[in-house]
Amino acid sequence: MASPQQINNLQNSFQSAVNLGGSPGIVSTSPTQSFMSSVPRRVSASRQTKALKPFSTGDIKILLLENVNQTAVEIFNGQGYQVEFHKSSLSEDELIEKIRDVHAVGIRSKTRLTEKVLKHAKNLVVIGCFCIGTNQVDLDYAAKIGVAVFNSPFSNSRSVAELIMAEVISLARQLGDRSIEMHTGTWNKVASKCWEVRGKTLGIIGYGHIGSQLSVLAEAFGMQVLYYDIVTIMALGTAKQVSTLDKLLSESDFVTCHVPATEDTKNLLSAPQFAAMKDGSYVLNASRGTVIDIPSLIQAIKAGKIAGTALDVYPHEPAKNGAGAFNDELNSWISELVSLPNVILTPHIGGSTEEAQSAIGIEVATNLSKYINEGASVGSVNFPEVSLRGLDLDQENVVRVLYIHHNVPGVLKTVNNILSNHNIEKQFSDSSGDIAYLMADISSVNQSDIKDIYDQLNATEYKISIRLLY
Ligand SMILES: NC(=O)C1=CN([C@@H]2O[C@H](COP(=O)(O)OP(=O)(O)OC[C@H]3O[C@@H](n4cnc5c(N)ncnc54)[C@H](O)[C@@H]3O)[C@@H](O)[C@H]2O)C=CC1
Ligand SMILES: O=C(O)CCC(=O)C(=O)O
Repeated sequence: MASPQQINNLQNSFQSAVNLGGSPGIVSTSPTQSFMSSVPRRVSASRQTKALKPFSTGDIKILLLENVNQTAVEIFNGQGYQVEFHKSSLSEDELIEKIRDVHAVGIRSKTRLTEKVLKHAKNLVVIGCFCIGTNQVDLDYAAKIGVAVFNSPFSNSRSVAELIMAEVISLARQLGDRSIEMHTGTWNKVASKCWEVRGKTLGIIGYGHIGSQLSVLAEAFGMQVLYYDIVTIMALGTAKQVSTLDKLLSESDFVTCHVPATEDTKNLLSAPQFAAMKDGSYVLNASRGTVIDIPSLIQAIKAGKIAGTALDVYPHEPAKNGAGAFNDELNSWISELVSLPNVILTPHIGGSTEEAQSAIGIEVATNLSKYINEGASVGSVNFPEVSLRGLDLDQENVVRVLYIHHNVPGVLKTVNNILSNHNIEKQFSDSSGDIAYLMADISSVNQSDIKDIYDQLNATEYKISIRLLY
C-alpha cells in the first residue's frame, strides 16, 4: 500500500499533470446548519491562493463502495470529510437508503446509479466512477439534477492491455486448459493447435486508450495489428486501421473488443460476426459484457469455428466476491460456457492492479475534492467543463457562486442582476446540451449578504442547483 508521502507525491504530480489550479482548502455544498460557522482557512503553501471554505467540512459525507482504493479514503479523510467505506456494492434498496444524505458517492463498475436511485439523493453534488466505464450511471439524469460525474479515463488502460496480451498468448498455447489439467493430476504434453503469436494478426475493435496501448505491446511480440474504430485514429507503429468491421474480422487471428457499452456496441459480435471470422480464430473481451452475444459465441466454439475465448466481463456480474457467485442464475449459459475447451474466464479484473487502483484512487478523489471545494468541473463526463483560477490570498469578502441551470436565454441577465451589488471579479459559464454551469467570484460581500444572494438565486426559475463557497 502507498505511504502518505507517496500519495502526496502522486497527488502533486497528478495535479500538475492536469494543470488544475486553485486552493486545496475545505469547502461544503450549500448553506446548511454550519453555514455561518467560522472555520480557520487553510492555505496552500505552493500556490499562495486562498482556500475557499464556507462551512465545516465535517458536513461533507462521502459514500465509497466496491472497495475503492485506500488512496482515495486518505485524500477524503485529509480533507476532513466523513467517509463511509464499503468493500462491495450495495443492493438497490440499501443504496437508496445510503444515498439519501451523502454529498458524494464513489463507485466502480458494479453499482448502478439509475434515475430511480438518484431520485432519492437529496444532497448529492458529485459522483466518482473509480474506473474508466461510466455506463453504470445514468449520466443524463445526473446532469439534469445538477450532479457532476467524474471517472478516471486512462489510469487502468495499461493494466487491461497487459492482461489481454497475456491472454492472447494463453489462448494460442491453450494455457488455461493445461493448467486446469495439471491441477487435477493430468499430464497432457501436446503441441497440436498450439501456436506462436509471432506473425499472427491481432484485430482490435476500439482503438482508444486501451486498444492503442495493446497495439504497441502486440507489435513488440511480432504481431501484425489491424484496428477498427468509428473515428479515424492515427496508427501507432505499423498498425493499420480498416474501414469495416467485416474486414477486421475476416483478416484477424485474434479479435479483441475495447469499446464502451453503448446502444451501438450491444452484441457487436454475434452469430454473423463469428461466421465472418477466420476458422480457428480467437475472441477476447475485456470491455463490457453487453458487447458480445455469449450464447452465439458458445455455438461458434462448439462448431469449431472459434478456437478459444478469453472473457473478463459478463452481462450480469456478482455484486461481491465469493464461492458459487458465478452460476446459471446469474447468466443462464454459464455451465455450458465453463464446460468448453480453451475458455479463459476472469472476474472483471482487467483494471485490477495495485498500480491502476492506487492511481485511480488519487485521480478521482482529487477531482471530486476539487469539485466539492472549488466547483471545478474540468474532466467531468456529463457536465460543462468550468473552472476559475484561485483567489489571491489577500482577497477578503469574496464569495464563489456556483450556479447550475437550464440552458435557456435570459439566465446571465437574471443572475448578474442578482450579483450586481457586488463586484464580479471573474466569471465563466459554459453549457452542454440542456445544462449550463456558471461560476463567478464576487467581492465586497458581507457575511450577512450571503444568505440573501443564496435565496435570490434559489428563487430563479432556471436554477438546477446552487452552491456558494467563501
Ligand atoms: N475489464 C476492465 O477491467 C476494464 C474495462 N474497460 C472498458 O473498456 C472500454 C474501453 O476503454 P478505453 O480504451 O479506455 O476507452 P476509449 O474511450 O479510450 O476508447 C474507446 C474507443 O472505442 C471506439 N468506439 C466506440 N464505439 C465504437 C463502435 N461501435 N465500433 C468501433 N469503435 C467504437 C471509440 O471511438 C474509441 O476510440 C471502457 O469503456 C470500459 O467499458 C475499461 C477499463 C477496465
Ligand atoms: O475495476 C473496476 O471495478 C472496473 C474496471 C472497469 O471496467 C473500468 O475501468 O471501466
